[in-house]
Amino acid sequence: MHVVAAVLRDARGRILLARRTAGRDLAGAWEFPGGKVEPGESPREALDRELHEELGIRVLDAVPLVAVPQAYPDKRIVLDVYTVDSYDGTPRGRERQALAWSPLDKLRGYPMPPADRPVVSVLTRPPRYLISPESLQPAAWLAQLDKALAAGARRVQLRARGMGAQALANLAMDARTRCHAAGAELLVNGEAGLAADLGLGLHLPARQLMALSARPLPEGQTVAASCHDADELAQAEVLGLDFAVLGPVRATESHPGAPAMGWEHFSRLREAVSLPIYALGGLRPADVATARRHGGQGVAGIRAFWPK
Ligand SMILES: Nc1nc2c([nH]c(=O)n2[C@H]2C[C@H](O)[C@@H](COP(=O)(O)OP(=O)(O)OP(=O)(O)O)O2)c(=O)[nH]1
Ligand SMILES: [Mg+2]
Repeated sequence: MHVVAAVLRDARGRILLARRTAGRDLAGAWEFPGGKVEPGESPREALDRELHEELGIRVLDAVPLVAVPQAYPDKRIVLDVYTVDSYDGTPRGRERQALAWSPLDKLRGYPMPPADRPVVSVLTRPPRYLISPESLQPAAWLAQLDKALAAGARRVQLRARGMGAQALANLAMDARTRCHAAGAELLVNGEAGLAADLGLGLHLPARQLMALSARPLPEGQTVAASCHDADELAQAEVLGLDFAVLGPVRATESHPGAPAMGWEHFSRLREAVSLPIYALGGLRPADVATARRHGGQGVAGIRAFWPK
Protein backbone atom coordinates (compact mmCIF):
# COMPACT_ATOMS: atom_id res chain seq x y z
CA MET A 1 0.00 0.00 0.00
CA HIS A 2 1.45 3.33 -1.09
CA VAL A 3 0.60 6.18 1.32
CA VAL A 4 1.53 9.81 0.69
CA ALA A 5 1.80 12.34 3.50
CA ALA A 6 2.95 15.92 3.97
CA VAL A 7 5.23 17.88 6.24
CA LEU A 8 3.55 21.31 6.38
CA ARG A 9 5.17 24.16 8.30
CA ASP A 10 3.64 27.38 9.58
CA ALA A 11 5.44 30.74 9.65
CA ARG A 12 7.07 29.80 12.97
CA GLY A 13 8.43 26.53 11.59
CA ARG A 14 5.98 24.37 13.52
CA ILE A 15 4.80 21.17 11.84
CA LEU A 16 1.20 20.13 11.28
CA LEU A 17 -0.03 16.86 12.77
CA ALA A 18 -3.51 15.35 12.43
CA ARG A 19 -5.08 12.91 14.83
CA ARG A 20 -6.49 9.68 13.38
CA THR A 21 -10.18 9.46 14.20
CA ALA A 22 -11.93 6.62 16.05
CA GLY A 23 -12.89 3.49 14.14
CA ARG A 24 -9.88 3.44 11.77
CA ASP A 25 -6.62 1.55 12.13
CA LEU A 26 -4.14 3.30 14.45
CA ALA A 27 -7.02 5.41 15.84
CA GLY A 28 -5.85 8.16 18.18
CA ALA A 29 -2.32 8.26 16.76
CA TRP A 30 -0.98 11.55 15.42
CA GLU A 31 0.13 11.48 11.79
CA PHE A 32 1.29 13.60 8.92
CA PRO A 33 -1.81 14.49 6.89
CA GLY A 34 -2.27 12.32 3.80
CA GLY A 35 -3.64 8.98 2.70
CA LYS A 36 -3.61 6.14 0.23
CA VAL A 37 -2.67 6.55 -3.41
CA GLU A 38 -5.64 5.38 -5.49
CA PRO A 39 -5.34 3.27 -8.64
CA GLY A 40 -4.35 5.40 -11.63
CA GLU A 41 -3.08 8.28 -9.51
CA SER A 42 0.49 9.55 -9.29
CA PRO A 43 1.81 10.11 -5.74
CA ARG A 44 1.73 13.86 -6.29
CA GLU A 45 -1.91 13.73 -7.49
CA ALA A 46 -2.81 11.70 -4.43
CA LEU A 47 -1.06 14.20 -2.16
CA ASP A 48 -2.93 17.13 -3.73
CA ARG A 49 -6.26 15.30 -3.42
CA GLU A 50 -5.71 14.14 0.18
CA LEU A 51 -4.62 17.56 1.43
CA HIS A 52 -7.59 19.15 -0.25
CA GLU A 53 -10.04 16.58 1.18
CA GLU A 54 -8.57 16.52 4.68
CA LEU A 55 -7.35 20.12 5.15
CA GLY A 56 -8.94 22.24 2.43
CA ILE A 57 -5.63 23.51 1.09
CA ARG A 58 -4.15 23.52 -2.40
CA VAL A 59 -0.56 22.26 -2.74
CA LEU A 60 1.63 24.51 -4.89
CA ASP A 61 4.94 22.74 -4.50
CA ALA A 62 6.03 19.44 -2.91
CA VAL A 63 9.53 17.97 -2.59
CA PRO A 64 10.22 14.31 -1.66
CA LEU A 65 11.62 13.98 1.88
CA VAL A 66 11.75 10.26 2.72
CA ALA A 67 9.82 7.11 1.74
CA VAL A 68 9.58 4.66 4.64
CA PRO A 69 8.71 1.02 3.93
CA GLN A 70 7.02 -0.41 7.02
CA ALA A 71 5.51 -3.80 7.80
CA TYR A 72 2.40 -3.71 10.02
CA PRO A 73 0.75 -6.88 11.37
CA ASP A 74 -1.96 -6.73 8.70
CA LYS A 75 -0.21 -5.00 5.79
CA ARG A 76 2.93 -3.50 4.30
CA ILE A 77 3.02 0.19 3.49
CA VAL A 78 5.40 2.71 2.04
CA LEU A 79 4.92 6.03 3.81
CA ASP A 80 6.03 8.45 1.10
CA VAL A 81 6.53 11.84 2.75
CA TYR A 82 6.81 15.19 0.95
CA THR A 83 7.80 18.58 2.27
CA VAL A 84 5.10 21.04 1.26
CA ASP A 85 6.52 24.53 1.76
CA SER A 86 4.14 26.28 -0.57
CA TYR A 87 0.34 25.98 -0.45
CA ASP A 88 -2.84 28.05 -0.77
CA GLY A 89 -5.33 28.29 2.07
CA THR A 90 -5.32 27.68 5.81
CA PRO A 91 -5.38 24.05 7.00
CA ARG A 92 -8.62 23.09 8.78
CA GLY A 93 -9.68 19.62 9.94
CA ARG A 94 -12.39 18.93 7.34
CA GLU A 95 -12.97 15.36 8.48
CA ARG A 96 -13.50 16.23 12.15
CA GLN A 97 -9.90 15.23 12.93
CA ALA A 98 -7.97 17.23 15.54
CA LEU A 99 -4.99 19.23 14.27
CA ALA A 100 -1.89 20.36 16.16
CA TRP A 101 1.06 22.54 15.18
CA SER A 102 4.14 21.08 16.87
CA PRO A 103 7.56 22.70 17.23
CA LEU A 104 10.27 20.37 15.89
CA ASP A 105 11.63 19.58 19.35
CA LYS A 106 8.17 18.57 20.61
CA LEU A 107 7.34 16.13 17.79
CA ARG A 108 8.62 13.18 19.82
CA GLY A 109 5.98 13.85 22.45
CA TYR A 110 3.14 12.89 20.10
CA PRO A 111 2.30 9.18 19.85
CA MET A 112 2.66 8.39 16.15
CA PRO A 113 2.51 5.17 14.09
CA PRO A 114 5.76 3.15 13.77
CA ALA A 115 6.40 4.32 10.18
CA ASP A 116 6.57 7.92 11.40
CA ARG A 117 9.55 7.45 13.70
CA PRO A 118 12.11 7.48 10.86
CA VAL A 119 10.35 10.53 9.43
CA VAL A 120 10.62 12.48 12.69
CA SER A 121 14.27 11.46 12.85
CA VAL A 122 14.89 12.77 9.32
CA LEU A 123 13.34 16.09 10.41
CA THR A 124 15.41 16.41 13.57
CA ARG A 125 18.70 14.50 13.17
CA PRO A 126 21.68 14.79 10.79
CA PRO A 127 21.64 13.23 7.29
CA ARG A 128 25.25 12.03 7.52
CA TYR A 129 27.19 10.04 10.07
CA LEU A 130 30.95 10.41 9.88
CA ILE A 131 32.96 7.42 11.07
CA SER A 132 36.59 8.13 11.69
CA PRO A 133 39.34 6.09 10.11
CA GLU A 134 41.25 4.16 12.74
CA SER A 135 44.78 4.71 11.68
CA LEU A 136 45.46 8.42 12.20
CA GLN A 137 47.58 9.92 14.95
CA PRO A 138 45.60 12.04 17.45
CA ALA A 139 46.87 15.45 16.28
CA ALA A 140 46.16 14.66 12.64
CA TRP A 141 42.81 13.15 13.57
CA LEU A 142 41.75 16.31 15.42
CA ALA A 143 42.81 18.50 12.50
CA GLN A 144 40.66 16.37 10.20
CA LEU A 145 37.79 16.55 12.66
CA ASP A 146 37.98 20.37 12.63
CA LYS A 147 37.72 20.33 8.85
CA ALA A 148 34.81 17.91 8.90
CA LEU A 149 32.93 20.04 11.45
CA ALA A 150 33.57 23.17 9.41
CA ALA A 151 32.17 21.31 6.40
CA GLY A 152 28.94 20.56 8.32
CA ALA A 153 29.43 17.17 10.01
CA ARG A 154 27.00 16.96 12.96
CA ARG A 155 27.25 13.30 13.97
CA VAL A 156 30.69 11.80 14.42
CA GLN A 157 31.95 8.44 15.60
CA LEU A 158 35.38 8.09 17.20
CA ARG A 159 36.71 4.65 16.43
CA ALA A 160 40.30 3.96 17.42
CA ARG A 161 40.77 0.31 18.18
CA GLY A 162 44.12 -0.59 19.63
CA MET A 163 44.74 2.85 21.13
CA GLY A 164 45.67 2.80 24.83
CA ALA A 165 42.91 3.66 27.31
CA GLN A 166 44.47 6.93 28.48
CA ALA A 167 45.31 8.11 24.97
CA LEU A 168 41.78 7.30 23.83
CA ALA A 169 40.26 9.17 26.78
CA ASN A 170 42.40 12.22 26.01
CA LEU A 171 41.48 12.13 22.34
CA ALA A 172 37.79 11.72 23.20
CA MET A 173 37.91 14.76 25.51
CA ASP A 174 39.54 16.92 22.85
CA ALA A 175 37.06 15.70 20.25
CA ARG A 176 34.16 16.35 22.62
CA THR A 177 35.17 20.00 23.08
CA ARG A 178 35.35 20.52 19.32
CA CYS A 179 32.11 18.67 18.56
CA HIS A 180 30.14 20.49 21.23
CA ALA A 181 31.41 23.88 20.06
CA ALA A 182 30.11 23.00 16.58
CA GLY A 183 26.76 21.67 17.86
CA ALA A 184 27.73 18.16 16.75
CA GLU A 185 27.15 14.86 18.50
CA LEU A 186 30.09 12.56 19.32
CA LEU A 187 29.83 8.79 19.80
CA VAL A 188 32.68 6.49 20.81
CA ASN A 189 32.92 3.03 19.36
CA GLY A 190 32.60 0.12 21.76
CA GLU A 191 33.69 1.85 24.98
CA ALA A 192 30.63 2.02 27.23
CA GLY A 193 32.62 3.06 30.31
CA LEU A 194 34.30 5.92 28.50
CA ALA A 195 30.99 7.07 27.00
CA ALA A 196 29.37 7.04 30.45
CA ASP A 197 32.29 8.91 32.09
CA LEU A 198 32.50 11.62 29.45
CA GLY A 199 28.78 11.94 28.70
CA LEU A 200 29.29 10.85 25.10
CA GLY A 201 27.18 8.72 22.81
CA LEU A 202 28.06 5.05 22.37
CA HIS A 203 28.29 3.14 19.11
CA LEU A 204 28.05 -0.63 19.56
CA PRO A 205 29.78 -3.05 17.20
CA ALA A 206 27.38 -5.86 16.23
CA ARG A 207 29.04 -8.36 18.54
CA GLN A 208 28.53 -6.12 21.59
CA LEU A 209 24.97 -5.37 20.49
CA MET A 210 24.08 -9.07 20.39
CA ALA A 211 25.62 -9.72 23.83
CA LEU A 212 23.52 -7.07 25.63
CA SER A 213 20.20 -7.60 27.35
CA ALA A 214 19.45 -3.96 28.11
CA ARG A 215 20.27 -0.52 26.81
CA PRO A 216 23.76 0.26 28.19
CA LEU A 217 23.24 4.01 28.76
CA PRO A 218 20.19 5.98 29.90
CA GLU A 219 17.74 7.61 27.48
CA GLY A 220 19.06 10.96 26.42
CA GLN A 221 22.57 9.59 25.93
CA THR A 222 22.65 8.33 22.36
CA VAL A 223 23.27 4.63 21.74
CA ALA A 224 23.67 3.31 18.19
CA ALA A 225 24.77 0.02 16.66
CA SER A 226 26.30 -1.51 13.55
CA CYS A 227 23.91 -3.99 11.94
CA HIS A 228 24.18 -6.31 8.95
CA ASP A 229 21.01 -8.40 9.03
CA ALA A 230 17.46 -8.68 10.34
CA ASP A 231 18.45 -10.24 13.69
CA GLU A 232 20.83 -7.44 14.56
CA LEU A 233 18.31 -4.77 13.59
CA ALA A 234 15.63 -6.49 15.68
CA GLN A 235 17.97 -6.53 18.67
CA ALA A 236 18.78 -2.82 18.23
CA GLU A 237 15.06 -2.07 18.17
CA VAL A 238 14.26 -4.27 21.18
CA LEU A 239 17.01 -2.60 23.23
CA GLY A 240 15.52 0.80 22.41
CA LEU A 241 18.59 2.15 20.63
CA ASP A 242 18.47 5.54 18.96
CA PHE A 243 19.62 4.51 15.50
CA ALA A 244 21.44 1.85 13.53
CA VAL A 245 23.89 1.71 10.69
CA LEU A 246 23.13 -0.99 8.10
CA GLY A 247 25.36 -2.32 5.36
CA PRO A 248 27.34 -2.91 3.33
CA VAL A 249 24.91 -1.54 0.77
CA ARG A 250 27.62 -1.55 -1.88
CA ALA A 251 30.96 -3.34 -2.06
CA THR A 252 33.65 -1.46 -0.17
CA GLU A 253 37.43 -1.46 0.10
CA SER A 254 37.32 -1.53 3.90
CA HIS A 255 35.46 -4.88 3.92
CA PRO A 256 36.60 -6.74 0.81
CA GLY A 257 34.65 -9.92 0.24
CA ALA A 258 31.66 -8.84 2.38
CA PRO A 259 28.64 -9.34 0.09
CA ALA A 260 26.87 -6.09 -0.77
CA MET A 261 23.14 -6.09 0.07
CA GLY A 262 21.99 -3.47 -2.45
CA TRP A 263 19.24 -0.91 -1.92
CA GLU A 264 16.30 -3.30 -2.38
CA HIS A 265 17.49 -5.53 0.42
CA PHE A 266 18.25 -2.47 2.56
CA SER A 267 14.58 -1.46 2.19
CA ARG A 268 13.40 -4.97 2.92
CA LEU A 269 15.38 -5.09 6.18
CA ARG A 270 14.29 -1.57 7.11
CA GLU A 271 10.56 -2.35 6.93
CA ALA A 272 10.64 -4.81 9.84
CA VAL A 273 11.80 -2.20 12.36
CA SER A 274 11.05 1.45 12.89
CA LEU A 275 14.36 2.70 14.20
CA PRO A 276 16.23 5.28 12.12
CA ILE A 277 18.89 3.68 9.89
CA TYR A 278 21.92 5.09 8.09
CA ALA A 279 23.07 3.23 5.00
CA LEU A 280 26.77 2.28 4.99
CA GLY A 281 29.22 0.77 2.58
CA GLY A 282 30.67 2.14 -0.64
CA LEU A 283 28.47 5.26 -0.46
CA ARG A 284 29.22 8.94 -0.91
CA PRO A 285 27.93 11.95 1.05
CA ALA A 286 25.73 12.81 -1.96
CA ASP A 287 23.84 9.50 -1.63
CA VAL A 288 21.54 10.92 1.10
CA ALA A 289 18.65 11.30 -1.37
CA THR A 290 19.00 7.69 -2.55
CA ALA A 291 19.11 6.45 1.02
CA ARG A 292 15.95 8.40 1.85
CA ARG A 293 14.11 6.97 -1.15
CA HIS A 294 14.74 3.61 0.50
CA GLY A 295 13.64 4.69 3.96
CA GLY A 296 17.06 5.57 5.36
CA GLN A 297 17.98 8.45 7.64
CA GLY A 298 20.89 9.16 5.33
CA VAL A 299 24.37 7.79 4.82
CA ALA A 300 27.31 6.85 7.00
CA GLY A 301 30.85 6.46 5.82
CA ILE A 302 34.53 6.54 6.51
CA ARG A 303 36.87 7.35 3.64
CA ALA A 304 34.58 9.32 1.34
CA PHE A 305 33.23 11.33 4.30
CA TRP A 306 36.50 12.34 5.91
CA PRO A 307 38.06 15.51 4.43
CA LYS A 308 41.20 15.07 2.37
N1 LIG B 1 -1.67 9.73 6.38
C1 LIG B 1 -0.81 9.04 7.08
N2 LIG B 1 -0.92 7.68 7.18
C2 LIG B 1 0.00 7.04 7.92
C3 LIG B 1 1.05 7.73 8.59
N3 LIG B 1 1.80 6.81 9.27
C4 LIG B 1 1.26 5.60 9.02
O1 LIG B 1 1.67 4.54 9.47
N4 LIG B 1 0.14 5.72 8.21
C5 LIG B 1 -0.68 4.61 7.80
C6 LIG B 1 -2.01 4.57 8.49
C7 LIG B 1 -2.89 3.88 7.47
O2 LIG B 1 -2.75 2.49 7.62
C8 LIG B 1 -2.30 4.31 6.15
C9 LIG B 1 -3.00 5.53 5.59
O3 LIG B 1 -4.24 5.15 5.21
P1 LIG B 1 -5.58 5.95 5.58
O4 LIG B 1 -6.61 4.95 5.93
O5 LIG B 1 -5.36 7.05 6.50
O6 LIG B 1 -5.82 6.56 4.15
P2 LIG B 1 -6.86 7.64 3.70
O7 LIG B 1 -6.48 8.99 4.23
O8 LIG B 1 -6.92 7.46 2.22
O9 LIG B 1 -8.16 7.25 4.50
P3 LIG B 1 -9.51 6.51 4.16
O10 LIG B 1 -10.30 7.53 3.43
O11 LIG B 1 -9.17 5.29 3.38
O12 LIG B 1 -10.00 6.20 5.54
O13 LIG B 1 -0.94 4.68 6.41
C10 LIG B 1 1.15 9.14 8.48
O14 LIG B 1 2.02 9.81 9.03
N5 LIG B 1 0.19 9.75 7.72
MG1 LIG C 1 -5.71 10.07 5.64
